[in-house]
Amino acid sequence: MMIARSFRRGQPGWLVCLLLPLFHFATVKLTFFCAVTPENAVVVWLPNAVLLAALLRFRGRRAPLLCTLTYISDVLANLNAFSWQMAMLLSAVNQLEILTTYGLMRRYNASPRLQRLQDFIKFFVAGPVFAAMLAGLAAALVLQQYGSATPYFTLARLWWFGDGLGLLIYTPLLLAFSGRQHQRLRLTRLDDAILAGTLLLAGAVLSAHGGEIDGVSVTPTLLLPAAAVIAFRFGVRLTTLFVALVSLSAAMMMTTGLRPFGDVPVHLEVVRAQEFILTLSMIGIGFAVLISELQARERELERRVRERTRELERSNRRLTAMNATDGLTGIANRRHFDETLAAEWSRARRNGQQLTLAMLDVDHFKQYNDHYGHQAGDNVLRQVAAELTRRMRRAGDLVARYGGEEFAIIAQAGGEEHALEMADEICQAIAGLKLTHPHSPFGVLTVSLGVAVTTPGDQNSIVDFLKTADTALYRAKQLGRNRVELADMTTTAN
Ligand SMILES: Nc1nc2c(ncn2[C@@H]2O[C@H](COP(=O)(O)OP(=O)(O)OP(=O)(O)O)[C@@H](O)[C@H]2O)c(=O)[nH]1
Repeated sequence: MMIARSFRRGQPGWLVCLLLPLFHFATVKLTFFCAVTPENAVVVWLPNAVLLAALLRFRGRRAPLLCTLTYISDVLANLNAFSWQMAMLLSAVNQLEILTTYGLMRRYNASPRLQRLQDFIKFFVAGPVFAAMLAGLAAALVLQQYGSATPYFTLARLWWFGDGLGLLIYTPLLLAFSGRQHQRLRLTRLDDAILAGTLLLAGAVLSAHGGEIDGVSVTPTLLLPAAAVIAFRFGVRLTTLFVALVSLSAAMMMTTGLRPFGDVPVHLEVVRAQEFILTLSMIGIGFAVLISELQARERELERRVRERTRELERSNRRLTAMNATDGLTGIANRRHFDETLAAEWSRARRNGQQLTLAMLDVDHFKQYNDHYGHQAGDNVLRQVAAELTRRMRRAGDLVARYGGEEFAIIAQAGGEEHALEMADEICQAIAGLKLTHPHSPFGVLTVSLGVAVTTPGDQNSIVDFLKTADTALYRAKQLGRNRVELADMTTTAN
């Protein structure tokens, strides 16, 4: 829990500082146990990756402390193989290698998570290629200084490859397992088959003697295609684990005398093992990183497409709303009214329901405009629209500007009596606004309404419906304005 918390904060807490040298120490022992031949040749040297992964994981925070702790652990762990002085010098060479790798990666802006191919390549060049070679050259000097009889460049190459491969297989593994996993693995039947086949193959390779079973060549090289398939299907985590396990197993086979790379001289066997591990890592990890990068790009692309689609939908909705809205009053426009009336007509016809239509016209509006000006006239139209909207709030009701100073209202079933009542209320409400109109006989601004109620069917049409409501409005005007007239629907039947 505490380790997880300090990992989340990105700062190595005290528990990490305590466990890191212990883990490092254990890795040294593991390496001595399974990756050092009886002739003392190191096939892969894993421990340097522990500090490097910690520096990368915590972005160099508390680096001096982490370096000191692993240095002490390195010296102590090396004591059974070397003298005090040698252990101290060789551990210093290890630190030089790790810090050079870390420094170069920072210098060339390699992301410490190694999730993109270009970061992985930068890491590969900085660590396994350059820093490990530097360490190899320095370590060979120390070893010769203290009496090694092996030629200088043979020592340097062995050290370089051992360290380089250790960094190459173990750093991505530790980083992959200390970070968050992006996607859950869902194993298909094919995946199960691939895993089973790989296990069988690995079992055969591990049990082979001298790279053969009954005269048939079964060398670790057979596992290279498996690494590619695993990288393709299972992602960085599992691939790094696979590569590390296979590498260590191959190294361990050499320490137990199984000679997986054939019956060749020891130094050639180590070289072959190292070349195999190098190829395995580059194919497996390199391929897995490339695929994970491509998948991340695809996810990012899909996210962007989703975002753009949402934006487009939003603008479409806005455009549709703008298309249906009257610019001056903000209520439905004529187009929206026509569409709604057609839809409501069909619905009422299907359901055998009544439909109410009211046409409303502002009285003596020309004189109002002439007296107060066009701007004031616009304001009045807005106020009338707002009052109508406030009153017609039931689902299915629609208030629209029909044109000029004329409005139209569609209301749901309710019968003639109810329609008249509603229209009367509207008429009184507008007069109740008390908008002074010096040229109106009522002294205030008023409206007239023509109301039509019908049950849509074969014998009538929308055009007739509109016409009768309009006729009723005309009659209201004729009869003195500021009033409501009900349409006579019997006149529209033919
Ligand atoms: N301010 C303003 N005036 C408008 C608008 N649309 C139409 N009008 C005016 O509305 C007036 C309509 O005049 P008329 O058709 O003669 O009707 P009226 O004066 O209301 O008389 P009645 O309807 O018979 O009571 C005209 O003066 C138009 O200019 C608008 O969007 N804003």
